[in-house]
Amino acid sequence: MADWTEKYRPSTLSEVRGNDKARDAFAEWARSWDDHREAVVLHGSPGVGKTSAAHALANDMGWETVELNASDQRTADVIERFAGRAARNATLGGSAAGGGAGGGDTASRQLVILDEADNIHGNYDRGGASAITKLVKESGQPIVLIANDYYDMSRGLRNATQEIEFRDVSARSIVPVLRDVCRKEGIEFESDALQQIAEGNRGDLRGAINDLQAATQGRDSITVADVVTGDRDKALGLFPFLDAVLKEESAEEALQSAYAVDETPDDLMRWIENNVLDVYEPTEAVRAYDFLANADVWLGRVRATQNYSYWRYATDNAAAGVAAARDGEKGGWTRYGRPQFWSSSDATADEVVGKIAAASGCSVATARREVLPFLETVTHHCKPRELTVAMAAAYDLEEAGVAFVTGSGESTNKVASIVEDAQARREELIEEHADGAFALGAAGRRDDAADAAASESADRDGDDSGAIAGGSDRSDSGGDSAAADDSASDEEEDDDQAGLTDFM
Ligand SMILES: Nc1ncnc2c1ncn2[C@@H]1O[C@H](COP(=O)(O)OP(=O)(O)OP(=O)(O)O)[C@@H](O)[C@H]1O
Repeated sequence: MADWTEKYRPSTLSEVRGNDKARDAFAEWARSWDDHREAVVLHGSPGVGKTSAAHALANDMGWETVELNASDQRTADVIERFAGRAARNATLGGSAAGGGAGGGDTASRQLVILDEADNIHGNYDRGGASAITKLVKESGQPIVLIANDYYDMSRGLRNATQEIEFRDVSARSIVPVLRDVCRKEGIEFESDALQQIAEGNRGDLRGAINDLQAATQGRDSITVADVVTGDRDKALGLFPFLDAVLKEESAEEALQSAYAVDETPDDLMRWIENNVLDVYEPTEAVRAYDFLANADVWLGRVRATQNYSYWRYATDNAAAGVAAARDGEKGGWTRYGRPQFWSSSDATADEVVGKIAAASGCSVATARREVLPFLETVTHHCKPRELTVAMAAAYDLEEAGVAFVTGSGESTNKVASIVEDAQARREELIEEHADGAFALGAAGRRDDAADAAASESADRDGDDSGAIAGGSDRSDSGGDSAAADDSASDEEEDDDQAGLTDFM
C-alpha cells in the first residue's frame, strides 16, 4: 500500500493548496531570482506543504534540485561538498533566458533545498551553521531554506534571506484535497467525515491525508462513524495494544489505540518491531517493515530536530501502517517479548552511571539523577565532538556507553571514532602523568613543560608530591585521568560538579 502523502504530493505549484499568497510570492521569488540572487526561507508548521512547494516550483521552472535533509550529517564539510558545489555552479551566461515553464535557465539552474534550517544550533555543528550563512550569501544558484520556526534561525541567516510564511492549511482548503484523494482512490465519502478529519488535524494537511488513509484502509467508503475521534479515556496496556495492532484492529482503530497507550512512539515502535515476526506471515511482515522503516525515519527526525510534532507521523506508520499491512484479523495467543535492547540498555546505563560515580566521587543516585541528564544534553548526538571525546576519555566509556549517553547509534563510525580518540587521549594523559613524575624525581621540582594536564589536578589535590600521588595512587582505574583526579578531590564539598571543566 503506497503512502498517500507521497502518492499525492503536488507536482506543480498550482496543486499546493491553501497558501495562495505564499505560493505566488514563492513563484515571484524564483522568477526574479536573477535580479536579487537572494535565498528564501519557507517557514511554517509541519505538513503544510513547504517541501512540496519547493520541489513543485523546481518542476515548474525546469530546475534540478539538490536536497540536504536534517537526517544527513550537515557539517561544514558536507554542506560544502554537496550544496556549495551546486550553489557555486553558476553558469557563465547565468541569466534566466529560456527553458522551463517559468523561463529559468534549465541547462544550469539547480535549486538547493535545505531542510530544518531552524535547527542550526541544535543540529548542525558550528562549522555547519556558518557554512550555511556563507553559502546563502555567496551562492550562484537559488537556495530554499525550510524551517518550522523562523525565529529559531540565526539573525545572520535571517538578514541574508527573503522570507515567506506558509500558514496552517484551513479545514476549508483541506477538505477538497481529501475529496480529490477519495475520488482518485474510488472511495465513496460522506462530506462530514472529510470535514471531521480536516478539523481534527488543525492545519496539518499531511496529517489529514494520513488519517484518511488509515480510516479507509480496506474499505471503499467512509462515513462519519468511521472517523473515530477523541482519545479513549482509559490507558491501554502494552499487550492489548500489540493484539490490537498485530491481530485485531483496523488501521484507524490501531492508531487510536496507540494514542491510548502511555508509552512514547519510540518504545511502541520497538515493541511492535520486536513482535511482528511472531504474528505476521512473511508477505505481511515485508509490508509491515516498510512502515516501521518510515516510522524510524520520523523518529530520527524527532531526535535530530527535537520537534515532537513529528511523533505522530511515526505513530501513523508504526500503528496504522503495521495494522494495514496485515491480511485480515488474527486469533490465538502470543507470548509477546520485551524488546531486547531494554535490558542491555539498562545494563549499559548502570555501567555508565557507575563509572561517573566512581570518577566523580558522587553517589550512583546523584550520577544518575544529576550528572547523566547534563551529559546527555551537552553531548547530544556527539555534538560538540570535542566535548564528547573528552567525556568518553574522562569516564573511560566504551561504544555502548557513548551511544547510550549521546543517543547516537552504537554501531556508527562516529561513535567508534570518538571512542578511539578518547582512548588515545587517555593514553596521552597517562604518559603526561608519567613524564611529570619523572621530571619531579630527576630535577626535584615541577617541570612546567612536563605536565599541563596533570599539574592542574595535582595542584588541586593540594599535594606537592604532584603527579605521582595524583596519577598512580588511585585504586580505581578511572583515576588515571585528569578528570577523575579533579572530581575525586572535590567530592566531599560538591558531588554534582561534573561541569565542562571536569573533562576538558
Ligand atoms: N498545501 C498542500 N497542498 C497539497 N498537499 C499538501 C500540502 N501540504 C501538505 N501536503 C501533503 O502533505 C505531504 C507533506 O507535505 P510537505 O512535506 O510539503 O510538508 P512540509 O510543510 O514541508 O512539512 P515538514 O515541515 O514536516 O517537512 C505532501 O506530500 C502532500 O501530500
